[in-house]
Order: sequence, then structure tokens, then C-alpha cells
Amino acid sequence: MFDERAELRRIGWTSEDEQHWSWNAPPARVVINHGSVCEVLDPAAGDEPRTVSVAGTLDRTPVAGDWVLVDDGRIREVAHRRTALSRPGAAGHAPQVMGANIDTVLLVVPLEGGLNTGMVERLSVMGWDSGAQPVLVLSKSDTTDDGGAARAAEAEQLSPGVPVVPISTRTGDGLEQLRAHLGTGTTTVMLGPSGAGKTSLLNELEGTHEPVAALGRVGGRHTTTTRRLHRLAAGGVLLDIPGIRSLELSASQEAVEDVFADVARFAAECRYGDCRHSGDGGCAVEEAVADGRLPAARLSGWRKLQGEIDYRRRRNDPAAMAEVRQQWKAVSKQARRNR
Ligand SMILES: Nc1nc2c(ncn2[C@@H]2O[C@H](COP(=O)(O)OP(=O)(O)OP(=O)(O)O)[C@@H](O)[C@H]2O)c(=O)[nH]1
Ligand SMILES: [Zn+2]
Repeated sequence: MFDERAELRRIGWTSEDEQHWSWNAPPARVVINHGSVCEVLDPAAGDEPRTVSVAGTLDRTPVAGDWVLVDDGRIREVAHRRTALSRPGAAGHAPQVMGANIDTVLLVVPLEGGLNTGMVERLSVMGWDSGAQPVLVLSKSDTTDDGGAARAAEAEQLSPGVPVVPISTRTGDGLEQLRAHLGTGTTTVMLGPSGAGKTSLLNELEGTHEPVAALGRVGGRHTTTTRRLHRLAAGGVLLDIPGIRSLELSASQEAVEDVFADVARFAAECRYGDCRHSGDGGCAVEEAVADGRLPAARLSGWRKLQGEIDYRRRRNDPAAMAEVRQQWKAVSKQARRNR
């Protein structure tokens, strides 16, 4: 028998999504938006995505991860979004939502050649801003001689509140621990630089119950062009959103303050409330660096991200920025409370 709710859960439907669903027909899930048409997964119609058009009357554009009402081959409604992953808009434009209803953001940072602390800080800030739970995945732990333990401890200092999991697809190290974050009813995306090992990790997490043909092998090479929503062996799903993998998500002031809580603590003692900690008189942050209470790298990491935020603030419509931040505030507060 076709159990609708169980099938929906298999593509990431949660009880919160259900609460917000106000239409008298089951939802479908957008896996990719091509512009005037979207591919959606509709469990009642089988395992393969089907192409539907987008009604002109929608008040928001459907994106990957959205739950939508499809009628007569057309998307008629887009449901409330629990979380939204966005990137900064072009000059004068509002931020662009890339994915919706994402629970977990895997920030994949490779360990070979040492820990890139700037990357850890940047990705942590981006992760918080999405409203989802960020998890820092330190990949290729087999390239260190302690399974990544020392680097993991270092990373925990850099990104308070973000779980840190060293993994290796070569040895299988850390995969069980990671699967604990990817259970039934969770939707995950991966961010990280090219070559970090994301595709290798996805293959491990996907398990073997997927028919190989459906993975879209072109010329023997795994491609993600046909499959966008991967069912993971742990029960959850992973959305592969084009352009999101190494995406520059927007960093908000609040998220920077979360990740750089140590800098913020000293900054409270600066003479000027808007101190930039670079040559301003009476700067407590620079004093703390000078006498060794704050590592210099923390201040330079802060300057880099803060500089980008200041730049965007000047460039962008401030009202648009404020609006998204408002939208995320509630969810990220909730995420923080949950921890
Ligand atoms: N030593 C080691 N190498 C790995 C591991 N996982 C992946 N690699 C290697 O790292 C390289 C990049 O891996 P991919 O999985 O293609 O990386 P990716 O992040 O998907 O890269 P893009 O597709 O460019 O985004 C390949 O040569 C892999 O064999 C690991 O756990 N340990
Ligand atoms: Zn200062």
C-alpha cells in the first residue's frame, strides 16, 4: 500500500512542514528550478523527478527544497519556508534565496596541508546565517597522523557551537558520527571548496541502495546533473544545489559576532563604540593582541569578514539586507536555543 506520509518523510517532510501546509492535497518537493519550469519530486508519482511549469501568479519564486502544490502540471502555491539559504544580491538587489527548508549545512574543509582557519571562520558564519545547523566536516583525516584530533580541537575554538567531525572516505573514520546528523526527516546541503572531497563523501553517505543508473553516470564519471536530491543511507536527504557548493553566502553582523565572540568581548572595552580595531585610539582588541590575550589571527579573520559586511552594506540596499536578517533572526535564535 502507498503510505503517503512515510514516502514524504523519505524526501525530508517534517512535522513543522506539515503544520504550515494548508492545502487539501499532498505536496511535491522542488529539486531544481530551471526558470519557467521546475523539476519536482512527487512521491505519489514515483521516484523520478518530473517537470512542471510555474504559475505566473506566485508571490515567491520556488527554489530547491521548497514544498509546493502542483495542480494540472503547474506549481500553484509555494509553502512557508522553515529556513532559507541565500547569497548576497547584485548591487541594489535583494539577496537571492538558493535553497529552502534545509536543516543541516555540512561545511566541508579538507585537512591536507593544515587547517585553513580563515575558511573555517568564514563557512561557520555563512552556516549560521542560513538558519540551519552548521556541522564542520574536516575531510581527509587520513592525511594527519592523529585522525584529525588536534585540528578538530583547534577548529572547535574557531567556531563555538558548531559540531566538528573529522572524516575520511579512505578509512571510514568519522562517517558514523556524521550520519547521526543526517537522519530521517533532515535535509542537508554541502558547502566547501573544490577538491575538498564532497563528491567522495556523498557517495559514501548515499550507501548502496540507490540504483547506479539513476546516479547519472556520464562517460563513467559520476555527475550530479541528473540527480539533485540524494537519499542518504542514514534516512535523510542531501540536496545538491547548483552554485551553492562553494557559494558565497551572505554573512550577517550577528553571525560574525557569534563566531568571533572572543573579539567581541574585548571590543566591548574599546573607547569608541564603532571601533574598527585598526589603529583607532583606545582599542582594547589591539591591546589584547599586543599582550597575547588574543591571537593575532583572530583579529585578522574578524577584519576580513567585517570588511566584507561593511562593503556590502555600502553597496546594497540597506532595507533589503535588514529584511533578510529579520527573517533569519528568529530561526538562528531558535537554532541557538536548541543547542
Ligand atoms: N586522502 C584522501 N583523499 C580523499 C578523500 N576523499 C576524497 N579524496 C580525494 O580528493 C580529491 C577530490 O575529491 P572530490 O570528492 O572530487 O572533491 P569535491 O569536493 O567533490 O570537488 P568538486 O567536485 O571540485 O567540488 C579526489 O582525488 C579524491 O580521491 C579522503 O578521505 N582522503
Ligand atoms: Zn577596537
